[in-house]
Amino acid sequence: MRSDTIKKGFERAPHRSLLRAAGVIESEADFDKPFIAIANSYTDCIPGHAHLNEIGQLVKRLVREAGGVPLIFNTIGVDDGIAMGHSGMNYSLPSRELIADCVETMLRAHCFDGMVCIPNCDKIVPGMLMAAMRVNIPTVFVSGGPMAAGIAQTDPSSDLPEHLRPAAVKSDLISVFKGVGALQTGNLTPEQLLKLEQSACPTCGSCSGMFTANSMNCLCEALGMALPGNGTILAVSKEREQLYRRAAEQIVELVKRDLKPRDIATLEAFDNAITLDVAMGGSTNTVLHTLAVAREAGIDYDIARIDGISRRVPCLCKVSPSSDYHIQDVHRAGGIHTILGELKRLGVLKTSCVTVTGKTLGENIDAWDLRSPTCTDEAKIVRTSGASALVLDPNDKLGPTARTATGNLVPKPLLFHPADARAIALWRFAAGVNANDAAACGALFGAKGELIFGDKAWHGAAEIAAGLQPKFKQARGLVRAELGELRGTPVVIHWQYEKSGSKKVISLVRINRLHAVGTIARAAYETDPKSLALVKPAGLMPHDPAFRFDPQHCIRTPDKAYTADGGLSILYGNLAPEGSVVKTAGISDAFKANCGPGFVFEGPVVIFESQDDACAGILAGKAKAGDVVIIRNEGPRGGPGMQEMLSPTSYIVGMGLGDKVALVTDGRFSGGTAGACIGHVSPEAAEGGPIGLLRDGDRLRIDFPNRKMDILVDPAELAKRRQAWKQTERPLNGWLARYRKLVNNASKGGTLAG
Ligand SMILES: CC(C)(O)[C@@H](O)C(=O)O
Ligand SMILES: [Mg+2]
Repeated sequence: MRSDTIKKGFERAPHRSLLRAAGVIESEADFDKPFIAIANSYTDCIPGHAHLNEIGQLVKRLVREAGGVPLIFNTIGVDDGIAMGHSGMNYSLPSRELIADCVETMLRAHCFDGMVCIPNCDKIVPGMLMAAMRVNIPTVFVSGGPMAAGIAQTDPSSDLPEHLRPAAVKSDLISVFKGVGALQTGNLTPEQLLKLEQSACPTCGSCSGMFTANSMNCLCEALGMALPGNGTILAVSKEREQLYRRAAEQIVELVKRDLKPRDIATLEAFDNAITLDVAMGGSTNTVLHTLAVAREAGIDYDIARIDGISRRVPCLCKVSPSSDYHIQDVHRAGGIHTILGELKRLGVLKTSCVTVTGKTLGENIDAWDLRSPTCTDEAKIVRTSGASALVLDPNDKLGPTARTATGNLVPKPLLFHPADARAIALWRFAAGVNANDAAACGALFGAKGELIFGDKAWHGAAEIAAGLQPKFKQARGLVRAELGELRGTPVVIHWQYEKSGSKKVISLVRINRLHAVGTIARAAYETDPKSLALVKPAGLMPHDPAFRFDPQHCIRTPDKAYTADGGLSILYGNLAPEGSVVKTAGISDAFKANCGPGFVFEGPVVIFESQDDACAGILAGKAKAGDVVIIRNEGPRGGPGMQEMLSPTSYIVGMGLGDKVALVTDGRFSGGTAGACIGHVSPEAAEGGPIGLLRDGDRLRIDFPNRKMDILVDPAELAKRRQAWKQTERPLNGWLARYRKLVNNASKGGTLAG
């Protein structure tokens, strides 16, 4: 064992002495067990990470139960949303390198046998992946999970009280960024913006669209470094506990088998990750991060390879900001392994790649693809909860572990009976009740389970669903289910609401026996007033999947694909000889119509020398319909740190120019940016790239179908300008000054040389 270096032999007595003092050794037998690092990224600064302290402790307990000795350490994490629009964003991409280096440091200094990584947001996932590839000890990724979408408006046609009404319009972080632009143009009042601010990010977790964090966590499934469900099971959903348990069990297993990240993340596995990425219209940042992770895995993954994949793989799924779907909808439609299932049937995946399940990607897909005849019961029931809207009960008097002071939800279900298999099954049952989905409730019982309801006993999924159906109909949305406790045992509590808002407990459900896969063997409804009086609510209900949607519309079959090619493209041409990236999935039909049938945009450039310059200029009306907005000196070296440009892209949308201008930069974008925004132009201005030679009024031609971007200026004129070109210097000190000296351009993943 690698850890024997620090724990075996008489000369390691001092080391053992310190380990005992650290409190991580429970018995002498621990010195024979694998030492498992839990690389956590808990911080209060990011909603995606705020709950990770509890998660880290849970995983620690589960690793111990699985036979390992767990030791936690933490990394830093930058919240891109909070760092957005000011100089803090310069630190975002560089933080990825710090994370990779600090994880490497901890692993090598303490000779761990294996690692569980608990990242969540944008750079923390690739930072940890880079370290895992570099140090190459068995590793499983299990992130903190996505945030639920916010409710922007409830359904006005519903006759239920406001707090029980289904949601009609969703919102997310990007709605708030857009709201800022809309306020400036008078399309939103300050009161409306405040309401949006308060409701768009309702829970902990990584922001609810296919932004960078979720894109990266989904990619981990296709790469084989995370278990099925990692990218889409909501942070506040009880389903995530099962994922943490399985991650803990798997890491001990992988250590036994010595199955290491570089055995998993092969060239073919990176192809699979990119194939998924272009099929689901992931964030443009995934290109940067995947290139960087591959380099650490010792694979020379060329950006041209991404181009090749994106030319032959269709776009099957679009999520916010490219559509109104959110990650929770992808989950309910079957999750990442259902998208992968479609890609497998299309023959574009390398299914023999081995993964952290110990099985191949193809085998994982067979078990977890909801559309496969071999899909397991477990996979089917995991889809039950993790839905869309939250139950907003004005009478809730939840404790501080359930809600933040401003009302947002923290993962109380994870703290209530943590990792208890019965509690998880009951949570799913409650989710089915709140969704009025009798079939989902029935499915939890499999073919043979029994549900006792008064003097009746229903047997098997179909009979149980048929029995519950009329009860749900009768309840008309006024009965809601919540996880609770009766004498230390998990139960489901059914609340009867009145239209006035008052509520009372009418029944509870208790599980008597559970099958190993998580299906219920025997459960019973109880109405005994003595039990009902004693029951203690957990303080949080599963999400109410009030948004009805067609799973086949959310995750499409190839014959109904959004586009025949992928949702991300690499553009070359004389402006970007080493490539640039655009999320074609996020380009609106109106922009395409403005381009004409050839989907070619040609216009004069309006140059901004920095992001700040661009923000001021766009708001001052310097960009007009038909223009190409250029923002330069914002590359990895020039920025330095390659800022995300969410403010200028949101202002363009907010000012009504979203369908009429293109934006080109050597910087990068938020995963929340949609529109004709082309980033990562390489080489960047700071290394003498052609983007630095442009002058106001030059014409630029962007040919999307042929993936080319050309400056329409005489080459002799460009050569003359090159002679006169001078580097723009930004005064710097500290970490960023060191970073600038070492960083490579975006086509090489913005990694550090050396
Ligand atoms: C803040 C965001 C939306 O998470 C952004 O950082 C991204 O890259 O997607
Ligand atoms: Mg980001």
